[in-house]
Amino acid sequence: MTAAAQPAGSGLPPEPVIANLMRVRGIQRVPSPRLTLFVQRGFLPPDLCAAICGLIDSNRRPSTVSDPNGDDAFRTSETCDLSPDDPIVIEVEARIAALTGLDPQYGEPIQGQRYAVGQQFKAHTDFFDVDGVDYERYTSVAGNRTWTVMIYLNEPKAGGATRFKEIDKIVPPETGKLLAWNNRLADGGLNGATLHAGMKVRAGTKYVITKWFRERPWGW
Ligand SMILES: O=C(O)CCC(=O)C(=O)O
Ligand SMILES: [Fe+2]
Repeated sequence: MTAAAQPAGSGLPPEPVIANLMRVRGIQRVPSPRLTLFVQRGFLPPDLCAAICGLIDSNRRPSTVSDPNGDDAFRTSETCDLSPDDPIVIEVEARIAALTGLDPQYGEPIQGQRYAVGQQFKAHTDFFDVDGVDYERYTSVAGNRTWTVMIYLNEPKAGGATRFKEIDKIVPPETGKLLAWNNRLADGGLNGATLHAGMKVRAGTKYVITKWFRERPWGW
């Protein structure tokens, strides 16, 4: 990384975030006219990743979905609400802010996700569906999601890739690799081409962290 990131607020509009990401050495932008998606390998060092896996192991609950669709197998992983006061979490937050310029005030607290063999998160978007039953409940304070930042903490022995079906892109898990994508269209609308799935883990265990940014400062 070279110069400091310019302030990018909520990530809406996205140009400052994109400019910040583009200046990072080694970052890849997935070529697609439909989706702004960046991949940065080795964003977090393995020791930090391992420490976060330990935190996730020690405090997890079944993952939930908004607008449940009746499919009990839709999201079968476990989630950890990482403590924002943990020094490890503070370190990760600072690194994400330095990379993207996104204002931590607009971010939801970082979550950990853990997938055992057979567990998955079927194709979904990270933004809340304006027609969904949960829309008001999840968006009335902070608005809808803008950017997603996700980091793989390990490599399961088999499976567990993230599939962006609309742009025909499959990203395999790799320790410390970061994904960042814009959930919005150029006019601020919601981008359906962000549809993605955490594919089934076939062997081993998969750990990731997710950080979602909102239109307005975070609050429930
Ligand atoms: O685990 C993955 O590969 C995707 C996770 C995801 O999409 C999410 O937590 O929203
Ligand atoms: Fe997602």
